[in-house]
Amino acid sequence: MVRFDRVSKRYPSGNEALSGVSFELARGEMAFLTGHSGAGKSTLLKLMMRMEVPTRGEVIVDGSNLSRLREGLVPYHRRKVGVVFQNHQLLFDRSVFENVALPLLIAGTSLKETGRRVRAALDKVGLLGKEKLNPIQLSGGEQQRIGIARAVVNKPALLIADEPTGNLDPELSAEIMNLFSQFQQVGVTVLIATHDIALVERMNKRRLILQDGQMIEGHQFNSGASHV
Ligand SMILES: Nc1ncnc2c1ncn2[C@@H]1O[C@H](COP(=O)(O)OP(=O)(O)OP(=O)(O)O)[C@@H](O)[C@H]1O
Repeated sequence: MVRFDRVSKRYPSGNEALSGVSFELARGEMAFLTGHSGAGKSTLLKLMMRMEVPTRGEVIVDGSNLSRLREGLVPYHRRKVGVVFQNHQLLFDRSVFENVALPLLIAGTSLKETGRRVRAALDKVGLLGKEKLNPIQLSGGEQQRIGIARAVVNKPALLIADEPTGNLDPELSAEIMNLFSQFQQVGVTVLIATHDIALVERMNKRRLILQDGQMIEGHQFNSGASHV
């Protein structure tokens, strides 16, 4: 589903955020991406969304080589990728329903289909019945669930998350990670960048580790916890 082949990313400022990164994620696989602050995690996710392009190497997502993707096809690519952020980027002057419906509105989905899909997405994250509320009336954990519902409302083949539990307590964090596992169980490929090593260890999933822009792939620490 995802293949990075010797990918390097140097920002115009001269920062080499990623150097020669290669890995593959199979369809329906779930993995965690860890590494110290500045190791390149967000950059790697941005390359998958085609928000950045590699300086060298190839990023292939669902059969498309993203470096060669024509600009006009970028929106179609983005629809295949659901994205969840730490600060969930919700619109607080809109209802829960409107927040989740946003990607469908942009895609021009009919009103009837939008209603059906939004309710299905809210049901999956356990928020059915709260669609008329404003996100501000919900807890931090519930707000993150709205962000997840919005990310999956398009039924993306790939779900990526950047620090999705950053502001949550351990119990809520575990619930959110279990929610991601449920999407994996129905065939979605999931990649989650996180600093929460304790949680990653409990989840027993594949782990990709970045260190100074280079990837150490595997489940175990390479040389102790100081790198992560
Ligand atoms: N738009 C940008 N322009 C220039 N340099 C950038 C840009 N984005 C990231 N960088 C640099 O690239 C390196 C990797 O950053 P990145 O945000 O990918 O790391 P990260 O592992 O996600 O860090 P964190 O855990 O703190 O979010 C850092 O040195 C950062 O300063």
